Amino acid sequence: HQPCPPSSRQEKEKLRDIELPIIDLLGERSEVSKLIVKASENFGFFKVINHGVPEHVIKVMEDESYRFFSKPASEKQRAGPANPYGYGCKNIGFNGDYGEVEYLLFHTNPLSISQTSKTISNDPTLFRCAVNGYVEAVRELACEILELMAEGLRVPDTSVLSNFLKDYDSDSLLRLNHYPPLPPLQLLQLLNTSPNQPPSRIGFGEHTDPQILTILRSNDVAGLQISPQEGLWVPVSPHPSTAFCVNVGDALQALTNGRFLSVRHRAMVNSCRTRMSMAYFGAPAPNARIACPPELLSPQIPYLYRPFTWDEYKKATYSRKLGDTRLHFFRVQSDLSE
Ligand SMILES: C=C1C[C@]23C[C@@]1(O)CC[C@H]2[C@@]12CC[C@H](O)[C@@](C)(C(=O)O1)[C@H]2[C@@H]3C(=O)O
Ligand SMILES: O=C(O)CCC(=O)C(=O)O
Ligand SMILES: [Fe+2]
Repeated sequence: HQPCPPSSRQEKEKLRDIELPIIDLLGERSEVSKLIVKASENFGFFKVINHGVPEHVIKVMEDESYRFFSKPASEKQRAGPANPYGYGCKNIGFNGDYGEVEYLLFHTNPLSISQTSKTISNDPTLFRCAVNGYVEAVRELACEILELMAEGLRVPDTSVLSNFLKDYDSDSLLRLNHYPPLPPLQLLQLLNTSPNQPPSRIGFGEHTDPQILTILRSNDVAGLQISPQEGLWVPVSPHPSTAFCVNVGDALQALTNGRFLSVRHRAMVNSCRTRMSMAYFGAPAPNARIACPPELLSPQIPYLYRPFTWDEYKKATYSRKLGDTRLHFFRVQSDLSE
């Protein structure tokens, strides 16, 4: 590794990591559900420990992922381009978004995993099993969290949110991200142009996740930043290493009538070390109707978003740039100047 360049004290102050709530899922159930609701309302992000996802399931997925990204570029290209599934390098989506990242994107349907794995590995069975095992385990975790959320929100049908992910036609995705460090020459150039600032490049540009819930796992290399208010970026520490980072997606913000926040975030490239992350995006089936349960509404709290299908929302997302806000187009009395 190259030594990390020094940064000024002032910069360090500004970049102090945010301590997201760390929620122990083995705690007392009603207490855990309250903490999850509070974190989803205040930050839209939190971490979970004692999550029940077996360490070996995570390790097998991480190892397979690492093995793939270590291959020569020409071999990786054989699994691409991501249209939308498969290998992508630097190009994110189809609308000209670009970042210092390479990735593998999967639909989590077992048949689709099997198809995509064939283009990825000389041993597709191993890769397919790693992805299937990981997806199953994180889906279970996501469903458990969604049930705790529904309990905390006092919605009578506590499976109203998790059922979206349990649907056979659920449109959930898995994304494996790989952010290589800055090449030495670029690092030197950046240090020369702004010596008092830690060199930073965008790996994955700012955005909100369109789905219901994201379950993110990363190695111990920092890079994730969240934006609690416009223009402010706060790094999220990658610790504890056993935790999963969970965030509310746009669909859940709509399902909770704006009570839970889908917060903008981005990933920066570390100047010295490789960041790896694995994001499971729990999504509804294409024809599922996204509408806030009536129990969360009252004459004082009317519908904020008109009901829409996931297919409708996905089309709106994919026709736009990564950083575009899309949920406000679905607001009742939408104020497009917002
Ligand atoms: C530029 C794009 C990539 C993206 C689809 C989009 O048109 C806008 C949203 C992007 C995003 C962000 C979160 C997830 O990583 C993702 C898989 C998703 O569902 O929405 C990506 C999409 C993508 O990479 O295809
Ligand atoms: O790599 C990360 O930490 C974040 C990635 C992310 O936000 C995404 O894939 O949607
Ligand atoms: Fe994201």
